[in-house]
Amino acid sequence: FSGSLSLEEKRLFQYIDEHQDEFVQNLAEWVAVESDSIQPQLRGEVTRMMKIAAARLQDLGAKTTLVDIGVQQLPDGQNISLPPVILAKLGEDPLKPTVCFYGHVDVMPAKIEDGWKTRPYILTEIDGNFYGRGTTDNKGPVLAWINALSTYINLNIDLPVNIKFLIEGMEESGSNGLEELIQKEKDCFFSNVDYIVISDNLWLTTKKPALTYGTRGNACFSVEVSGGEKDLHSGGVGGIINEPMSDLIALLDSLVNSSGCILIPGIYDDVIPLTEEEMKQYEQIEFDLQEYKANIGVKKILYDTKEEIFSHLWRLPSLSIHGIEGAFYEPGIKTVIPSRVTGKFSIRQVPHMDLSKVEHQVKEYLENVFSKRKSPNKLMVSMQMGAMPWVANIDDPQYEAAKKAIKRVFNQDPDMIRDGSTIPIARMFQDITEKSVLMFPLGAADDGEHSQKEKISRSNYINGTKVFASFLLEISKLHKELQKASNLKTVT
Ligand SMILES: Cn1cncc1C[C@H](NC(=O)CCN)C(=O)O
Ligand SMILES: [Zn+2]
Ligand SMILES: [Zn+2]
Repeated sequence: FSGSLSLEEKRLFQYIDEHQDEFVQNLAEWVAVESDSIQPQLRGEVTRMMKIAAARLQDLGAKTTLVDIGVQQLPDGQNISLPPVILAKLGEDPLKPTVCFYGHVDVMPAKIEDGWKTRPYILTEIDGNFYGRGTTDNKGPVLAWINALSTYINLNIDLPVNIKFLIEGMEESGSNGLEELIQKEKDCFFSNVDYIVISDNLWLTTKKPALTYGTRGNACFSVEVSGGEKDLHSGGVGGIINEPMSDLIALLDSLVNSSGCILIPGIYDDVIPLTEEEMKQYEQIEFDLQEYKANIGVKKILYDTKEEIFSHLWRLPSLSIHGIEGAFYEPGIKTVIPSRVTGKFSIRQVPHMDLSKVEHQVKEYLENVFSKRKSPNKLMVSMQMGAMPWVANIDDPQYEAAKKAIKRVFNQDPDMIRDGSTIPIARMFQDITEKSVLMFPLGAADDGEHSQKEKISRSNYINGTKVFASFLLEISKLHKELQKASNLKTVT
């Protein structure tokens, strides 16, 4: 499709093809850092990752600062430092639009015994896929953006826009401290930003590019049941007491039924109905149910039509149970009655659910279910984290620019999709900075973010670098047209 490529684009794309192994090497270096923000003992590695990313931006000539955002109090009361947030800028030409790219370089935990086929922190190429924790979520896309910039710089092609970066190290832990930073920087770092781009989700298929115009939020809960002050012998005492684990299992089982319907009274009250235009969006999306099931590795999906599937993935709440702390989970049987167990679950949020209302509904319901058991054990329900959903205006001009860039590289139009996962900062950006936010996924549906087989394909990583390079040209052209139009308006 090189017919319509400009000379600049041809040079950019050729450079990217020729230097792809350098870009792969960059990814391998970043994946090798175990920047897991969930486990406190690895916090030093996350901070080290921030410094590596900052150094890479400095090499590009960006003015980079590592902003200290304070400490995080852990559930056990201990305080550990939060990894600093990178604010960087490259170019301050008032005649150019300013694009701010957001990404995160922290990752979810990964242990070889979770069932990884390759070492999670050693980038391994198999059949055109790069396996490793963080390859697609979110180190690959962050590097694709940086590599696209380094291509302009190494080719001495003038950057068509001013660039800013906000890169954090706590996205997988709920973006602690980020909202305050954005509030603080609203009228300085963000004041001249025209567009915000986030690339932290996936396509809906493995072949067709997509642009994302919505994400769900998430409300994370812990439900603790505690009995006496010590674990008990299940032979010596079993049979005559209310066991905390039995109480907890009953509580967790009361949350959602086998059809995925959430049983908490009132939880669906504020969900807005499917609109005509939303339904039209869904109809335009190519969707192969068999392929989708294979991509996510499941045999059965609760719904048959794409409208129902998209609705339940994107614009309806879902409740997932994640784990139980305090219960013996190693292999083998430990015949003990755990004295304190904590269940963890989360409820994805959609417009117009209200987080404090959901928190109240959950607490009231679980206390009600628990009281029916007449158990002397102690119940404690708490919401650990709450993030809001985000929905963009798909007529926003930067979606047009992104569609053009995708057309140049992939020779096809993207699917316009929403995402069921949460990017806490998207809604924060929208509410606090009131700038337009574009979600520009690079990874394919089978990339397995958070799973034991996380990967990004070579083609998605390299084509992603090209599409970002092309996007900078497109957004610059579009911005000029918009300015001309608005000048015309003010003149006439
Ligand atoms: C930390 N956290 C708790 N609830 C939600 C999150 C964020 C996490 N976000 C991503 O993975 C974005 C990548 N698509 C998620 O959606 O689980
Ligand atoms: Zn993630
Ligand atoms: Zn992510």
